[in-house]
Amino acid sequence: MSDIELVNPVPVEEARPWLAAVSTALLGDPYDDDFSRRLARWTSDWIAERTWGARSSGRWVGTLATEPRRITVPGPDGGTGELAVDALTGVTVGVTHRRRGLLTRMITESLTAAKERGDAASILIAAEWPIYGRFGYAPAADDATYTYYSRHSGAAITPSGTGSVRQVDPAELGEHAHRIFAAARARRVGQVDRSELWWRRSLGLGGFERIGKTPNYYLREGSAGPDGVLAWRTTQDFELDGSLGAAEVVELVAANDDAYRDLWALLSGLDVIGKIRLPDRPVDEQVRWLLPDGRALKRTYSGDQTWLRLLDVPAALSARRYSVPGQLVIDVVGDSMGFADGRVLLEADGAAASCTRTEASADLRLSHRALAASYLGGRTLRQLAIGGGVEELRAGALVRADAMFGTGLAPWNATGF
Ligand SMILES: CC(=O)SCCNC(=O)CCNC(=O)[C@H](O)C(C)(C)COP(=O)(O)OP(=O)(O)OC[C@H]1O[C@@H](n2cnc3c(N)ncnc32)[C@H](O)[C@@H]1OP(=O)(O)O
Repeated sequence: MSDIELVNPVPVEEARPWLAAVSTALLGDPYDDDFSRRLARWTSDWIAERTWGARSSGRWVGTLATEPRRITVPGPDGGTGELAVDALTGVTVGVTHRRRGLLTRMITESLTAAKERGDAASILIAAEWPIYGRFGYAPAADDATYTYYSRHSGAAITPSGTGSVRQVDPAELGEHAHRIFAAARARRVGQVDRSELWWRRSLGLGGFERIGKTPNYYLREGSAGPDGVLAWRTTQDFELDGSLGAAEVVELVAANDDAYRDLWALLSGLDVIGKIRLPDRPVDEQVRWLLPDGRALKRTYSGDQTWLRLLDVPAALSARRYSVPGQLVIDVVGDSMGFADGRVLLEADGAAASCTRTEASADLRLSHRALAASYLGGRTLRQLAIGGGVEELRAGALVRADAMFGTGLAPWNATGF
């Protein structure tokens, strides 16, 4: 192991072999056609200072990168606000070098850099549950996969009558998708941002090539202009013996309720298709309340998706708003890196919130991971208490905290990173 060199920054000239290491460890193929497309995506916004690697005998055996992203947090009047976060991605250690502390070394450096930069939190999507808890991350937003049985007798959805949906080419969608997503994103807590570059890469525009089978793209237009995006592709053909085909939804983005209804109405009218799979969706998919028979939609999976690590508790807690006014003194404990620990006073009314260091006696003692798990409002402290790290020091504090932190809709992130 003595020949191992930890490298940061990693210059963009090293992107190809660095990404080949990522690809191998995450079950990709660094020699297939898609690899060069992925490489073009990575290099288009490569930040050398935020890229780490471990090299052994000239070969990359460890990789880690972070991106500057924004996530929506609870805002005033049931809306959302924004928090700038450090977003971790591309984490791998080659099978020949695992369990010798290489991830620990890289992530310790990257979290320290994020803290020094002033980021209030770091986020990631965990490949496996047991990896990131020890580094202070906790699952903060879940997602779900559904199957919509569109030919089920109670599956039909009538359009809103306030707009229209038409099929478009990727280039036309590219003119509107960024703005529509930005409006849709503001309707949910937990949504990570997508830049215009993100859309160009996804749609294969501006010199980028699409990865995978090209979906059918649709644009919804209401009285105020384009406000919905739908992308779906077939996953199974139909047969003349009566067997229906199957499809998968790649994007269903709605900036308002009518747009949401109309995109689902289009799905409900697809001929020769019997089942439509919808991965990466919210756990509380609202279409159930539009269906004559809510069981035409089956949730086939739900689980943790976006994990969050607090780096600056006063900054993170004062960046969001709270469902009911209240005051809480929280003793935050258990951070082995010392970034999140400390006693804070949280004061919130409907419009504003402040969180400052205090010496006052605490109402609650929370592990920093319990606070991270409940930060987006997706789960109650009472839910988490069974696993430890939640201690009520003043009667009623737990109920008050859950009422303050909770959100009307479950947090959900639709964007991989
Ligand atoms: C945000 C993302 O990019 S998610 C993608 C994560 N990457 C992958 O899943 C790709 C395949 N796996 C890997 O590349 C590696 O196994 C990694 C990156 C997950 C771990 O790298 P390593 O260098 O082996 O981790 P490291 O040696 O620092 O492990 C630290 C501790 O975490 C534990 N650990 C690490 N990975 C795992 C895991 N997948 N499951 C359970 N425990 C794990 C280790 O056992 C060790 O525990 P210990 O301190 O009690 O001994």
